[in-house]
Amino acid sequence: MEKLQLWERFKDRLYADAETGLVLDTSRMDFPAKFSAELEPRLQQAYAQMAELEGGAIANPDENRMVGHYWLRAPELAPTPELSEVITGTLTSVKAFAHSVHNGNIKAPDGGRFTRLLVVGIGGSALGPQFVADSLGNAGDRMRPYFFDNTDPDGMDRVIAEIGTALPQTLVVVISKSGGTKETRNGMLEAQAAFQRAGLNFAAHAVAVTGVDSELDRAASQQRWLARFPMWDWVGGRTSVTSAVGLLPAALQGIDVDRMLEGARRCDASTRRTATKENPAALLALSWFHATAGKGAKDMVILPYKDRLLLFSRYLQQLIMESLGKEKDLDGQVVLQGIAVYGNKGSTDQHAYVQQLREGVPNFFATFIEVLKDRPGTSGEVEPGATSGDYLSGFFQGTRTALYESGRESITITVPEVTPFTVGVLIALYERAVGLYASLINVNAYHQPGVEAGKKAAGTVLKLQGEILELMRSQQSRAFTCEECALALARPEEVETVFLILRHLAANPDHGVHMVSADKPWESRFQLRAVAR
Ligand SMILES: O=P(O)(O)OC[C@H]1O[C@H](O)[C@H](O)[C@@H](O)[C@@H]1O
Repeated sequence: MEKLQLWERFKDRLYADAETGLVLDTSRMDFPAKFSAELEPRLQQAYAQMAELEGGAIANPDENRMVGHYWLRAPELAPTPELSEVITGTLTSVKAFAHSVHNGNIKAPDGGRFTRLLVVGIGGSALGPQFVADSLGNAGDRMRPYFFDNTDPDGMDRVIAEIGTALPQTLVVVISKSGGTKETRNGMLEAQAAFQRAGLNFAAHAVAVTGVDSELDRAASQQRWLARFPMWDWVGGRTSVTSAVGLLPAALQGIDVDRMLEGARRCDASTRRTATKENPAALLALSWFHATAGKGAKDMVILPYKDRLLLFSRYLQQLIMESLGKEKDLDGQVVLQGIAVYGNKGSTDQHAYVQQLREGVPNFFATFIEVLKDRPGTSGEVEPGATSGDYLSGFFQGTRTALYESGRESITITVPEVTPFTVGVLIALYERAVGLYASLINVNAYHQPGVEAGKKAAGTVLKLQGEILELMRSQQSRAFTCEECALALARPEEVETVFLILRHLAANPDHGVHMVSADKPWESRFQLRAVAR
């Protein structure tokens, strides 16, 4: 398409909203007018389903749950007064708690102020808080945030070492909606052990965000943690960033959570519109449907030209892939749906994988995120007439054009700057786009049945490990190959798992398993020795 024709299309399609500051350009998506018209009845149906969801319908049928993340920033829309109250009450207590921590009414047991924040969580209980912390954090924040978002011992050691001598001033926020996620449980126990080693009383540093009466909730209550904040079954983990899950860490860090909620609330209002051209989330869903043929045929590459938005693609990976990546649709048909999401940031990625995007396999569409404001205040010139920020903008425009010239489509989202308000807008925009798109492809966006399989399999591995260790303890003098071990356990078919377990056990001093290597790794012998702890 000629440049001036593209300009006409740009003007014709541009979505610009003064209230949210959001601008959405779909001119580099080559769908014909006919495509939008064809999809319109399905979009109207999606709006109707969304209205039902917001009205409190059981929009997550197989878990028999309501889906209420939109109420978190508009409590008056919750279907019952009790729910409205619980939302406002929790927000008030989150802010009051953060305020008391900041002004020293809630202090560290040594009498000092809490200046560090260690968040323990995973998935939806980490990605949102991490994105918010990184996008809005600054050197002068009230508290400096750290994260345990895995069960990797070395990863946790590194964080504890970074906190270093500030551990006595560290507040630990353990977040788990279910309260039973093993990685988070382990992170909590590792944090507890680190506090104990430092002679500190963990409970006096610990706060929980979790479902009422969950395993975590009970532990926190029995051990008299500093505070507990609720999570509800009608908020999904990946849409929980505007609940206490995201708000508590953000408020503690000193981020203006009211503005974040306000951004989300305003964006929600704009994405409730049933005139598709005026609904930015619908325009995104429509673009995704076009780009991926409604079947995930292409990947979504997220390219924010702003360091602060680096973690947005990771956050969106869960939001989009866990919501849309489904084997079956709502009618039980096998559909193998989803859209793969990846990305990092521009212009950095131009020096990495953009080569392939420009010339290689055309299996993606890009989403550029442009931030108009470069930095607070003015910039020096890096050459006559140009600043670093001018370059960033030039690189964004250059890549957008270069991709389009080689037949690669893109969407561009523009926000004026990265603030709590615009972060709220972006979060709400994608939450709604995912919901609408899920309606278009007829999948339940609010469950994640596939995740359980990996968790169950991990449980089986840990159980088998217990059996192996027990066997080795009962035959201390014997050195086993993995095949002998599997046979002795009467589990010959599990030999590969036995091998992988033994190899891991022998690489670590914890269980006293020693390995005598053979040429072929699977012929190595394993034996128990006394553990020196
Ligand atoms: O918040 P939690 O209950 O600990 O759950 C953390 C994560 O666990 C699971 O793997 C789910 O698939 C995610 O959606 C969830 O965010």
